[in-house]
Amino acid sequence: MSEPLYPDFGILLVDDEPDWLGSLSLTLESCAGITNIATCNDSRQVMAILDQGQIGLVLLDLTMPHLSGEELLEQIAERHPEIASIVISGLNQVETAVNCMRRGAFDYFVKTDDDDRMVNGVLRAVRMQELQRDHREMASRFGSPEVRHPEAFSAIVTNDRAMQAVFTYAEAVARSPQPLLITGESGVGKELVARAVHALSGCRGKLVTVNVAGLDDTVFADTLFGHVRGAFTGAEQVRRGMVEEAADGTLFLDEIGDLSIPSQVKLLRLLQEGEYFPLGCDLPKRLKARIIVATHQDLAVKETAGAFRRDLYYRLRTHHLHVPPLRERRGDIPLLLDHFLEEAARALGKKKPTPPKGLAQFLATYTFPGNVRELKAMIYDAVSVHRDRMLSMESFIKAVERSQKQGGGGAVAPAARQNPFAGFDELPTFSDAAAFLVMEALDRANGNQTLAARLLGISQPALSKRLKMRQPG
Ligand SMILES: Nc1ncnc2c1ncn2[C@@H]1O[C@H](COP(=O)(O)OP(=O)(O)OP(=O)(O)O)[C@@H](O)[C@H]1O
Repeated sequence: MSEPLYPDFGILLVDDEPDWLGSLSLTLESCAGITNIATCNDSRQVMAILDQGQIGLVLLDLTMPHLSGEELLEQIAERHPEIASIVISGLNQVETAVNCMRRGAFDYFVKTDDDDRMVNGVLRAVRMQELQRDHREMASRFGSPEVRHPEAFSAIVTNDRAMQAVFTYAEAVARSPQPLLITGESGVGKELVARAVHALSGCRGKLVTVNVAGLDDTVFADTLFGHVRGAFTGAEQVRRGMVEEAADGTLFLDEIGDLSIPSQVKLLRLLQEGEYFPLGCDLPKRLKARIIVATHQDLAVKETAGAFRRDLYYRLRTHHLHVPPLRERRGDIPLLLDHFLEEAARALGKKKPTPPKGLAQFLATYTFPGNVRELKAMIYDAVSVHRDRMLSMESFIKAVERSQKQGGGGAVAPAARQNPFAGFDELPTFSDAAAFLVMEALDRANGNQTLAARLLGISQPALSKRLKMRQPG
């Protein structure tokens, strides 16, 4: 199978000297991994090539027979404003450079400049073009928020609007070579979203996941970049790094908020320069994987506190997806409950049990600090201990109480703090209001007193006492 071309769009080199075209192609390929190159040594053919629509960036010589670089610049700016142009001239004159920039050139280099400067300029222009393409793709989806490839998200059970917006955004940026940052509390499904983005990316390589939490800088470099034989004592074998494992695919770096500062520098260099050195090797290797990172931490806060590099933070959040916590999409609880009951029963070789009435409602009163992962664990626990056809409520109540005792923030979800009596001219008495409230809670809990007590924020004995007090005789 042939190697995929980089970048996605073509780069056209225009110069009347074929030797220069050849050497520039070689420099771009060897120093920047750029392979999607076309050349043209007749300035009269340039516009016809651009009209074919494959080119995103043009590198133009200034002095050519027939049409000069400056004339072409003007024509390109007028007919193909979406294409970026860089002038590479033999003239080292400020005035000419300023003129070219005025005519819409993205950058200006002199042929005697060192290769690094020119290559970095080309990479900057490539990145800008990629971002503009992403931007156009996202803008084209504003009018139609529906998900075009729902099958890519089939592992993510949800009916929530905020999650649908996550899917639409994920689809829009899935094919971008720029990094993607996924944030959200622990257990919300960030890894599942990363998998969906990989599936939609069209990359034929695999998704390689690395949890970077707790990796010291040397282990981080070794894990990502690998090493050559003899790189350090004990390095008896060559190790392919995860960056190479993920070639033509996706490298998913989880818990990025825990990365040490020296490792952040290494990651930034990888993203900026698109190349890396395996330990003990002097020859750089090219990054050929798309990078997705995830964290449950607030990187903006870490950046302000000096624990996360600002330049890396800005680079990573080029595309940013936030997965909302489960307590902000309680409508998903019944769906997830059904999904995990089925999954757990299958995994444990049991018949799918029937959930007790009011279970979904009970779960909706809980804040789930561990999000979907916590709900899943609760359901698996309950299914593993259950014997009858009907699932018991007990194990769920115990799990919630355990979490509350551990101070896991699992308190009953605060109800919307609206005043239910705001529109009343005449207020009910205390005892009438309390009686109505108890009746309503019992009704919502389908007569389950434990659940009704939770809904009311009182203990079950307190509710039972209240009910007894109201019984006549
Ligand atoms: N919407 C969902 N539908 C089905 N399963 C889900 C959903 N969300 C999460 N899960 C399941 O919950 C568990 C946690 O999900 P995942 O590992 O993707 O979360 P995460 O946000 O990456 O967590 P962490 O921050 O701890 O790495 C997994 O078993 C996953 O399959």
